Amino acid sequence: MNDSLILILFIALGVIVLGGLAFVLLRGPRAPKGGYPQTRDADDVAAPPAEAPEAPAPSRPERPAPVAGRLVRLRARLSRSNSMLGKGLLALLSREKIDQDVWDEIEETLLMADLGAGPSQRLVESLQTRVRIEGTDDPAHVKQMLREELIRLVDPSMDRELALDGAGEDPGVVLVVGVNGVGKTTTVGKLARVMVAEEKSLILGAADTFRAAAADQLQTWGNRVGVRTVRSEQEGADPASVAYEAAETARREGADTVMIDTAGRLQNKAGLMDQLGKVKRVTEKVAPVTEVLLVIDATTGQNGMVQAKVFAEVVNITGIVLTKLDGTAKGGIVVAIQDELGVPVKLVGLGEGPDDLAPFDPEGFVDALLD
Ligand SMILES: Nc1nc2c(ncn2[C@@H]2O[C@H](COP(=O)(O)OP(=O)(O)OP(=O)(O)O)[C@@H](O)[C@H]2O)c(=O)[nH]1
Repeated sequence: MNDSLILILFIALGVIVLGGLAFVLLRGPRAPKGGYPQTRDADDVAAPPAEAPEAPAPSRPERPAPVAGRLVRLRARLSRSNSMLGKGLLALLSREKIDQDVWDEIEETLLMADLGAGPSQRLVESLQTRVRIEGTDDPAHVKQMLREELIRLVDPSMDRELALDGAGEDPGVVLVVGVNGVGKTTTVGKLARVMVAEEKSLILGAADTFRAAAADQLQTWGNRVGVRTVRSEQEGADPASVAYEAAETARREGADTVMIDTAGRLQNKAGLMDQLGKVKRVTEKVAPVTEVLLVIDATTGQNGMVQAKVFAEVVNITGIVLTKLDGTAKGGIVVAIQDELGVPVKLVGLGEGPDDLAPFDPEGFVDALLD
């Protein structure tokens, strides 16, 4: 090959290399595959990907409604079903002349609202005394007197704080008891939401092992707010061992509270005594029980009272949850139960919605009755 041919080949090669280089430099930077169409600065607004991936939406825990002011929010339900009590009493007390017949009618109205014989009589006596001493027929004043006496009867001095926390390393242990159908599992679910709203960590224990569906129901409540349920896959498993396992899990994981849903389907008192006693004893091997909540259906009236007394003989009840108060005109049951058991109503159920559970507040309750 002669020298001029080699020179031409070198020049051609140089032109190709320089041309390629010029092309790359003039074209500008290329977006990475699958990335943004242009180059991006740190403060650029993120552009959506060209094609949204078809992944299922992540199941995020729900955010329960805040607890503060719940009774106020749910008050309309209470007044709707109980307004006749307040209105009836006010009408009677506003009569021109309040004689013995009127007082008898007042007592009857209170009995009809399930206030109980003792409390009804006490209320009538204190009102009689005040009407005599203050000698007033001004409706606003009469309403004020009735409000004060009802609040006194509901007893604002009772401690209604839920004992949800344990001491030191121990989780708080809450046992929820009551006959089936009163709203126990629903209450555990709603209360779990209250605790989640208050940023507490908790574990649920499905110690109602008679029905697999009961554990499923509890687990569904828990899943909705990201709370774990300890359960047995075996129907009829020992409730005490599930309760133990739940308490142990709560302790191991450093949870604030373990809440145990128990079975209420018991034929006789001896069986109930054995089972609840065992659940409590076995759970206490892990940590002391801090709260025993008895759930009562407000629509069952005297029947609910009988059940309450049986449970109170078996376990040391520390608080009452009165459910379905939205569906009864017998709100007076709050007073009767507290009077009979000497245990405060701590929570009230006012509907089937997940956040329709409110801390019981005597003044708010009485105001709803008198609305
Ligand atoms: N209106 C109303 N319904 C309620 C309330 N609380 C619970 N319920 C309903 O009562 C029914 C029974 O509730 P559950 O929680 O299954 O009762 P349970 O005591 O656990 O019954 P078992 O699981 O059979 O032992 C359900 O339909 C609830 O939605 C309430 O405060 N108001």
